[in-house]
Amino acid sequence: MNHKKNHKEKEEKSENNPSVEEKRSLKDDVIVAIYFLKLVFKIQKSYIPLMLVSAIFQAATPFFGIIIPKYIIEELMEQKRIKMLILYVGILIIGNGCLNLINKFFTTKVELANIRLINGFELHLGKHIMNMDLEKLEDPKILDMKEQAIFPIYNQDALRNMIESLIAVIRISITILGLAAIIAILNPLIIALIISIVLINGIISKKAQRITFRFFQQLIPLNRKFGYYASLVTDFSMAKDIRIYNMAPYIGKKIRDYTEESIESMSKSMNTTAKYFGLNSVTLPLEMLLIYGYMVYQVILGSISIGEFSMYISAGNNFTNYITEFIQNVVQLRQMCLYLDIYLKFEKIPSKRKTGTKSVESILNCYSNTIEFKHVYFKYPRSEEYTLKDVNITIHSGEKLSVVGPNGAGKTTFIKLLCRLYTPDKGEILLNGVNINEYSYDEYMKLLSVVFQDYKLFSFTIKENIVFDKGLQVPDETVNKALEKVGLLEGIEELEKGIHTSLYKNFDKNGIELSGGQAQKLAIARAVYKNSPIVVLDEPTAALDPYAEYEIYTSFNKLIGDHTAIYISHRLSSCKFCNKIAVFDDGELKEYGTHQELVNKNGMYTKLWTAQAQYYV
Ligand SMILES: Nc1ncnc2c1ncn2[C@@H]1O[C@H](COP(=O)(O)OP(=O)(O)OP(=O)(O)O)[C@@H](O)[C@H]1O
Repeated sequence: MNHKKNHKEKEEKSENNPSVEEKRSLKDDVIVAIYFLKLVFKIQKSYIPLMLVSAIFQAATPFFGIIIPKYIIEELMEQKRIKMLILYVGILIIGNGCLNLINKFFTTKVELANIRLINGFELHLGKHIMNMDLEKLEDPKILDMKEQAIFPIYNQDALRNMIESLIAVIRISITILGLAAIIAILNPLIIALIISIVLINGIISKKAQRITFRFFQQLIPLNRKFGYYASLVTDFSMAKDIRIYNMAPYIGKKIRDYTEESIESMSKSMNTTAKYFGLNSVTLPLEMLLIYGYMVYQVILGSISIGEFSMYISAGNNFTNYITEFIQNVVQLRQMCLYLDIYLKFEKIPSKRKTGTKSVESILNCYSNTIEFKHVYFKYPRSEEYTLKDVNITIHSGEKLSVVGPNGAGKTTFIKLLCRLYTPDKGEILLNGVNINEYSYDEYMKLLSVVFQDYKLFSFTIKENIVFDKGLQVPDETVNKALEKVGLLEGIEELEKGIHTSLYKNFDKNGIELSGGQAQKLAIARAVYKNSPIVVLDEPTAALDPYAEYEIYTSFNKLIGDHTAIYISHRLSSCKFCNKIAVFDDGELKEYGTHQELVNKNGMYTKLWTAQAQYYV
């Protein structure tokens, strides 16, 4: 029991503050690296092989500049054979030129593959976010975690840097082994000297990087707020409110304040890391002094020739640089694994939405379905109170149900649960006697056509807004029929490109803006086209004029025929078109029956009905 509690606390702690785990074992990093290597391979198969081939050529490059000059100098100092000199110089120039060309070729290929990788990753991330529980996307902690997870990927190129540094570690190891073999001929102690100086530098760099990491983590919530205010400035949908309420100075001030705050903490972090980098600049000259001193001494003693002096000096310098690069890459690799681990934790957030496996095929075809809410309780995450309390209702096949009640009564929440956007805390929702979570999620969605209050239209063409990806296979005629049913065809037919006209002007200067009512009709046409056995319209007529409202209600029942329909509306006139009415108040189903039954009851429905009749007269 206690163990369970501790485990839960630990889980909560790591979910709430994923960045704290800085003490990581090599095994943690190996797990992360393997996961992302597999992911990269899945997204862009050619990326890793390209990087590897490129690394092999890069590993070979330095040896030309180290070994060939030795022969040139020796030829110059001793035998002075012109033919051999030309040969060595030729090998040096042509060899270097060829390697440079090959390296350029692979760098370009890797760049292109990287663009594909990043775009592919964006899609991978998008799919993950689209499949996350809605409640998680409303949780500020998860939103911060998402930001922490994706910030290094886009801003610090973490995915590419991880692979690059991993491959660099392999490439540099090969070069280092070759250089060490050359230097060891002279004196293996030189290798020990270089490695110790570089290790000291590595430790200093690691400290500086830890500080930078902590700093970026602290900056994330600030960046998210800054991003929100900055996006408001360019968000067209906010333009009206910003102008009417003269919000520009307020937003401008917020942006300036957040910028100041970021700059202040950035300069603090930079001052601290500068001290560490200052230390690094002392150790390297000291190493140079010792190596040069030793080599010059060997030349004076006559132990090595000038050609060998040049080769050893060059090998020593390269060895220092490559060992430094090796350590930097190991530090960077582990740093990237740390960043990517946060992404991995974000990706591994468990989903409450059960995917289910049961097929809905039989229901889809025969349109026979009974929905039953059994003692359903639900509270939004981080809410104290239940939004729905002990809701019991059965909606029979083909029934037209009107859901009414005051603002905040829980009507939309009732629909959200039916749509599996949230899961009940207690009780269950059954479809033909089976818990809806047991049905395959994608198939279950085929059963529902829903128009929410805050439905969204996209910057696609009108046709694409109705049929989405099936655009090419669907004849225009079918789309026209759906538009005709909601009374929108006439206006659209007059447009030059008809249903192929773009909505909004984001990508098309000839795109159109729809009025509130037209937009709502288009959203309803989408539901009509989907032709699902269960249709839900949440406040479908709020933006419609009374004539259009009448049209929709009288024609909609005809339109959907024997499909089940649930209408949420504040205009109780809609109830007349329904055979059942559910009255919600304060999260409870207060009354249920036909219009006449509820009027006779003289309860809440009667109050709402008479209140509205009074204002309409
Ligand atoms: N995502 C959410 N997180 C937390 N609370 C929410 C969320 N959505 C709605 N609520 C709360 O749940 C309650 C019921 O909201 P709901 O939208 O279901 O009411 P409604 O009956 O559809 O209202 P209206 O008639 O105004 O559309 C309200 O108190 C609302 O503030």
